[in-house]
Amino acid sequence: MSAVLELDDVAIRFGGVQAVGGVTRTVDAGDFVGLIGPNGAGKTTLIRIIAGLLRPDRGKVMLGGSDVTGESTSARVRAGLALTHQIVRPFREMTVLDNVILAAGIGYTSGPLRALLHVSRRREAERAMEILGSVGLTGTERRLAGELPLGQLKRLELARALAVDPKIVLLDEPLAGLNHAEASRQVETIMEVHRRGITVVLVEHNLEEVMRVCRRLIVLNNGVVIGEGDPWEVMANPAVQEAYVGSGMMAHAEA
Ligand SMILES: Nc1ncnc2c1ncn2[C@@H]1O[C@H](COP(=O)(O)OP(=O)(O)OP(=O)(O)O)[C@@H](O)[C@H]1O
Repeated sequence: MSAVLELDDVAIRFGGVQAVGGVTRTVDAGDFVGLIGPNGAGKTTLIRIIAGLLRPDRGKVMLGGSDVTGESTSARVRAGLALTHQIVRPFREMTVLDNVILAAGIGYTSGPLRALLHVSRRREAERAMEILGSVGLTGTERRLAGELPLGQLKRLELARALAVDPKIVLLDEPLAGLNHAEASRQVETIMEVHRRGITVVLVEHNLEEVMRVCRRLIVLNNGVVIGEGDPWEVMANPAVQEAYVGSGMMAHAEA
């Protein structure tokens, strides 16, 4: 197995808070990893460091074997990384189709305008339609993104992530705000993304779905890894249970 993502002693502090306190982990090609932990554990901070939206105080981030620690977010996207939310938040005043075309262009250049000019409209439109079909959004192409209900908007975020043809996608709470049926549907779409050979790192509080789909869990608490491995074994780990109980989130963990 080749490593898609490697973290070597990654740490960052905000004032008195050690948000991430020295994380060393590898994610292999084809993996489906759940990055979990109670509120404030450091999950989003770590994801933002991986994406280049935050610079760590120390440590190294490697993508596909290359050190990208000093690289911009767009350089990391070109190196095969996609992130829902921070990078691919849909433009609400643009059509669904243009949102995906624009995201594809960002895979080539950093600026949105240059991205739109860069793409060959017809070829990219065809590809965008195919991606929209793969996330169950066929028929919505001409609608404004801002008109979509949340469940579809979240699938559009996923489509935009796929448009950069990533090797690895970081999904930061893709199920937040969705009802049970919408969450199941979104999970099916994420599983389809994984079946296409894309490595998935999922940050999610919905532990029922996390346990159902992830092959491996990494549990953070207070910025450090306190458990890792098979989801059921990890959740049976007393240190993990203690972290969730201490945070008042055991109801989630038992779901
Ligand atoms: N920009 C910031 N400035 C100061 N403190 C921050 C900042 N971002 C995060 N923190 C702190 O760092 C710690 C980790 O936060 P982070 O958002 O990464 O946790 P999380 O695991 O994603 O939590 P949640 O599940 O609630 O989203 C928290 O104590 C948080 O208050």
